[in-house]
Amino acid sequence: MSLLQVSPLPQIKDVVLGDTVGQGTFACVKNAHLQMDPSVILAVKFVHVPTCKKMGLTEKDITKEVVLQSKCSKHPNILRLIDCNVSKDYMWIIMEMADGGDLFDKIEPDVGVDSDVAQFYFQQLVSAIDYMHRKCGVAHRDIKPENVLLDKNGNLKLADFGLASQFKRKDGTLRVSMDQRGSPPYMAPEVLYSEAGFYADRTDIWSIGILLYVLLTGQTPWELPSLEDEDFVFFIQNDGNLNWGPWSKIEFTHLNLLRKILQPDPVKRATLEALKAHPWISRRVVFAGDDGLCNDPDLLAKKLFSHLKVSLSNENYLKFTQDVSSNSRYISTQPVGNELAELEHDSVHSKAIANTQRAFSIYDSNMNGNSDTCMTQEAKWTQFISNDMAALQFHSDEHDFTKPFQNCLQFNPNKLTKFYTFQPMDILLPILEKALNLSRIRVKPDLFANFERLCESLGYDNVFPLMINIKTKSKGGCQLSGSISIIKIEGDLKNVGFERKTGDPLEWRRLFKKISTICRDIILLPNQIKEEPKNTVIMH
Ligand SMILES: Nc1ncnc2c1ncn2[C@@H]1O[C@H](COP(=O)(O)OP(=O)(O)OP(=O)(O)O)[C@@H](O)[C@H]1O
Repeated sequence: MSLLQVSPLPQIKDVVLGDTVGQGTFACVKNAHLQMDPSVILAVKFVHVPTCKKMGLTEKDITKEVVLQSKCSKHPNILRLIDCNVSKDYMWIIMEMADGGDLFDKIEPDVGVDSDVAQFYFQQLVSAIDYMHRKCGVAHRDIKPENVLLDKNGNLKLADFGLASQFKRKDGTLRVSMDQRGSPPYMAPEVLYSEAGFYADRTDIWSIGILLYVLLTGQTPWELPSLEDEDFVFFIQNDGNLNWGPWSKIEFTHLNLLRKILQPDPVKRATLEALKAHPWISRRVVFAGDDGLCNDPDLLAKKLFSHLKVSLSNENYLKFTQDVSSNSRYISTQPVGNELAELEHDSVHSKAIANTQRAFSIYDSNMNGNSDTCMTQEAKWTQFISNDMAALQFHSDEHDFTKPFQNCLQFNPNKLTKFYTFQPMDILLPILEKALNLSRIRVKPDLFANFERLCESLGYDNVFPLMINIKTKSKGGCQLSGSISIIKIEGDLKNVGFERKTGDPLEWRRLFKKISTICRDIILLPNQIKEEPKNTVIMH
């Protein structure tokens, strides 16, 4: 159930709430503006206190997040907290708005990001951690792509201090930590093994090393730094000298740096001082100014988005659609229990999803304005979506994408895991159902018959937005959950968006890419992407 359905949100004096921009386990986040000055855009996080308590958190735990984050708020790469209070069942936190959305949404699985982009974000991360550790004595303890947001110029904003701790006392002495907290792939080995305790600042350094690996390769090196994890054991046995799999794709300089950071012994691990002196960290990237912030957002956006690709090629289509039982190599997700995903109309929940999945306001585009009146409806829609990176990421053959972007791409908070279609529901739903089944997500059959039943009770015009909540398990056995929403934009134009709730965001994007490839015949592609002839038949 959505938090918005649990209890109504409190009013905040002088603040006007807008759309929901994100949802987590404990909180929902809305954009907002000041009543007196609508140009001041903010984000408000509503933490649902009873849910936190049910998960074993005390009120002190909940307020600690706010205290520690506001302590670190003066650094430009740390998400700034402005105000907070408790009202009814919620603690609300007013923060700066991260207009550039989530970093995880922009990392291509199994590929990673452009090397300049990785360098830029790693430099900003080192700068943020250095400030937190040295000036504030705070360790974040949950550094991972899900906790990194971007501003409107693409600068990194470290967020979610829910697991942070004060590792340095006022007198400068260090506290020894004993508790196992963090996200398994990003956890330092001493968090799991040290009986005498560990220093939390050193564990942050390990985590930024894992994040760097994810930026460079598009995957985590292991599920857990444990002696039961084969990938981690190989790494240890070879003293970090690996040249196969994703490791073989990493350049020598980066590998060298990673080996210094991913030292299982925290005493031997690179310190922040050593990292700051490393040439890869001290040398400015082409789109960064002397202050380390982005001074050319267009170039950063181009470089970042150039790695995001969803190939709808015949090869991929065949790979994903052939008999799954005889081809386990391509199965990345597994069913969970006996639950069946179902098509639903849930206005509260789906309104929240709809807003984060929206491409851009239809009125922002030239769809209704200066476009040629002789254009067909389809041509107008194609033009409408050709400014949206979510639509530009699709290509039908490997060479299409080498063309530079003709459009000026901008950072915005909208998710990239979505596609557009203008196919009617009797074509869209059966293909989606087939794609879900091929991804081993059990669906209550049949989606179109369910849609017709919903239409009977609500009427066609009121039935949207629709959503399908899904739960699955990744290859490594980790839970992955989220929803697919179908939003009507105008006429037959619809947005099919994939919103992750829990689990690895890279795995979520893999699932999105697979489902999109299977649905390729119904995806509306922007103008500049030429389609190769398809040899598949739309199923009814
Ligand atoms: N300041 C902000 N500006 C824009 N979007 C934000 C902001 N803060 C959070 N979000 C969005 O809201 C989502 C949920 O926020 P957050 O991760 O803080 O919630 P949570 O309940 O603490 O999450 P978790 O499930 O990781 O504990 C984020 O992934 C992000 O997309």
